[in-house]
Amino acid sequence: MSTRSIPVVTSSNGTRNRGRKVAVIGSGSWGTTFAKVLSDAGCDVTVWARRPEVATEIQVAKRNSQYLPGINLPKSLKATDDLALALKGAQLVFLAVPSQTLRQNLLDLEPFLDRRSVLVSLVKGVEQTTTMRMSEVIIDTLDIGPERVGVISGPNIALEIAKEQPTGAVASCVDLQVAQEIATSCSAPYFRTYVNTDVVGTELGGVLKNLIALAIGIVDGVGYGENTKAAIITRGLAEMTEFAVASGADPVTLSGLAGLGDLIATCQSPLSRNNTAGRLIGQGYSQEETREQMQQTAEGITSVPPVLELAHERGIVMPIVEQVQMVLSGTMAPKNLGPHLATEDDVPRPELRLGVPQPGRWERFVNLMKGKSA
Ligand SMILES: NC(=O)C1=CN([C@@H]2O[C@H](COP(=O)(O)OP(=O)(O)OC[C@H]3O[C@@H](n4cnc5c(N)ncnc54)[C@H](O)[C@@H]3O)[C@@H](O)[C@H]2O)C=CC1
Ligand SMILES: O=C(CO)COP(=O)(O)O
Repeated sequence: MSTRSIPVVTSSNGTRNRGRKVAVIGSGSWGTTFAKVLSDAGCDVTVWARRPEVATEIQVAKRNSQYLPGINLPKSLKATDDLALALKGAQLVFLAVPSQTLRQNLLDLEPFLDRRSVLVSLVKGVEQTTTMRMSEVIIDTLDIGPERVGVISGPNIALEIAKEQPTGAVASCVDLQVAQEIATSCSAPYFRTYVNTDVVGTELGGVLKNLIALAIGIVDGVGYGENTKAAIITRGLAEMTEFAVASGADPVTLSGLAGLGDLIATCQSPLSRNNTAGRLIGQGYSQEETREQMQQTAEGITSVPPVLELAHERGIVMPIVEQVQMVLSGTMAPKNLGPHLATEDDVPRPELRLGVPQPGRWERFVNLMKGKSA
């Protein structure tokens, strides 16, 4: 028998984070889970819940039975429905609300914010009315510099993390030192956080993988198998990368945890809400029926139109996302979604042409789609 002992995973952050006051705004599945991660990393955490009964359940029973059934939350975790109380002394403020309400939530919390605090988006969506990413919404609403705004993203299915399954994530800020502070605050024994300064790429990875996960759900609902899904994931990553690079991202970020990593997790997991929403639509449920069944945030559905708007502006063709949009709007039958429609060329084209300008491609794609309507 081996005499080598199994290494015990420890974290020095428990001491490094001692006395670090942080707030989490939003107490759905991700806000509550992330509050647990921060607590387990040694921070002094208060989570803000919109509904008083949720705040009371977390504060008193150390449970959030609606979003994390069966999960015991740390004894030290505090919760309140009072924004002023949640934000008092908070050096880091983590935002975990739906993308379409973030702007109003920021306006509500602004009067209570310490002017030196850093705001960190955990949100994976785009504002529909402005096409802004969440870090842009924060800067725009609070009129603060980008060095006070961070993003955390990666393959982070909430329930798995709440069960303390080993997980990796990326903390991003234009200021590397701030990114490191953010990463330290949430590095728990089961949660490893890397850093980068590519906010655009980190943020867009989380937004765009939701759209590809919708496509995966749709073809899964139709009954297609692994070949179709693998083609969509692979071509989806190419679409994500092309869009992100045209938006100013580093392509390397898209092959990391915030890109490929999150794409794999979201496309594979039955726990993913985007994947689940797609599956219901693929099975023939309407968007309305899908929303009723879900009861949770599936950001991809609201991100499709603004992402396509930006893609058109930037001259990027995203055939899979276009097909998702057509299925959602009822102009394409779910069974027609697939990689066979993701090329519009008469002559077969090379598989990978990242960064090579492709004049006329958008027009060819539109013409192709006109002939393929449901
Ligand atoms: N659940 C997950 O595994 C992960 C989610 N995210 C992202 O986190 C964000 C939040 O999602 P979840 O917590 O999963 O959603 P959720 O559906 O579990 O919870 C949403 C929360 O927002 C609250 N809410 C609804 N309207 C509101 C408003 N007007 N003002 C303030 N709060 C409001 C709800 O009461 C609920 O507490 C999304 O952008 C999602 O993409 C990111 C990583 C993982
Ligand atoms: O972002 C997530 C995992 O990283 C959660 O995905 P869903 O929002 O599809 O559940």
